[in-house]
Amino acid sequence: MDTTVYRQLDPPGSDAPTTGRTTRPDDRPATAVRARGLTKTYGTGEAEVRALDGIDVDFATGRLTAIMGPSGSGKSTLMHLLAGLDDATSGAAYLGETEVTGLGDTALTHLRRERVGFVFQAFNLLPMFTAEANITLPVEIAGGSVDRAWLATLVDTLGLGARLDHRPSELSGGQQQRVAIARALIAKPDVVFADEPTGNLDSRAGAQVLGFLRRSVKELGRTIVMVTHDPAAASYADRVVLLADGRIAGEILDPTPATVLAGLDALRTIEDGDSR
Ligand SMILES: Nc1ncnc2c1ncn2[C@@H]1O[C@H](COP(=O)(O)OP(=O)(O)OP(=O)(O)O)[C@@H](O)[C@H]1O
Repeated sequence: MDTTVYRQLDPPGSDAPTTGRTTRPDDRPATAVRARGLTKTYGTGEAEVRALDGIDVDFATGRLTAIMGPSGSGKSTLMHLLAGLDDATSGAAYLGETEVTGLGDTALTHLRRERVGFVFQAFNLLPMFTAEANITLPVEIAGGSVDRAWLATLVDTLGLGARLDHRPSELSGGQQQRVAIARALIAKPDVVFADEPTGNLDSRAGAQVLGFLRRSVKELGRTIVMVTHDPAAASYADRVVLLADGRIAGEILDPTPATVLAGLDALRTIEDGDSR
């Protein structure tokens, strides 16, 4: 049974497919990340909380996808399970063809280091290092060599050129978050998970950061999955996945702030109906 409560599909004339581009300039799989029957419960018996309840979802390569839903709907839990930061109770999460939920600790550490990038609400930069060192350090710690041409592309795309020698305390919040995005992208991970990336920024700096995230996808072909509460932020995405009560409740393609608000309103109506 299709339990989707809200679906706003392609506007007329849109060529946006739900999964991946029809032609990609490389051999990456069309679906970067997927979940099948992904379930997470906390506690047992009376105290059991079903944070995720049989999630089936695909995230396309080369796309910016936003995950939205009411507080407690399972957004962070979903992201943590997809990134291998937490164990599933049942079901599976895949990064490309790798089943993340089937990996041991060592393999998970490698996967997170080599194939996944993270951007958090708090920028998590190292205060004693310059912006450039913050970007390149993860590659150097992992024993790799920095691709200088890719670094230059990222610095250019993220508008960081004049700031590379500055320490985090000498950068604005928006600039710090752009450094954090460059750090997340430097190893060309299969996917970047961004958890409320504009949560600590004012609306102008937030809009800039979202614009750069979008450019990273459109111009550099990267894949980003972003959790956000903000309909304006979600409207930068190619697609919004709606969660409610640990389930996929719908999706919005080519979202605008208005269509995102309408989708969230539809979820609220369903929730109000449930609690009556
Ligand atoms: N460690 C935990 N122990 C017990 N319950 C938890 C734990 N982590 C999350 N939960 C519960 O799981 C459900 C989903 O939580 P989650 O943090 O994924 O929601 P969310 O949509 O990200 O919420 P928010 O928007 O408020 O950050 C909630 O009911 C939450 O209380």
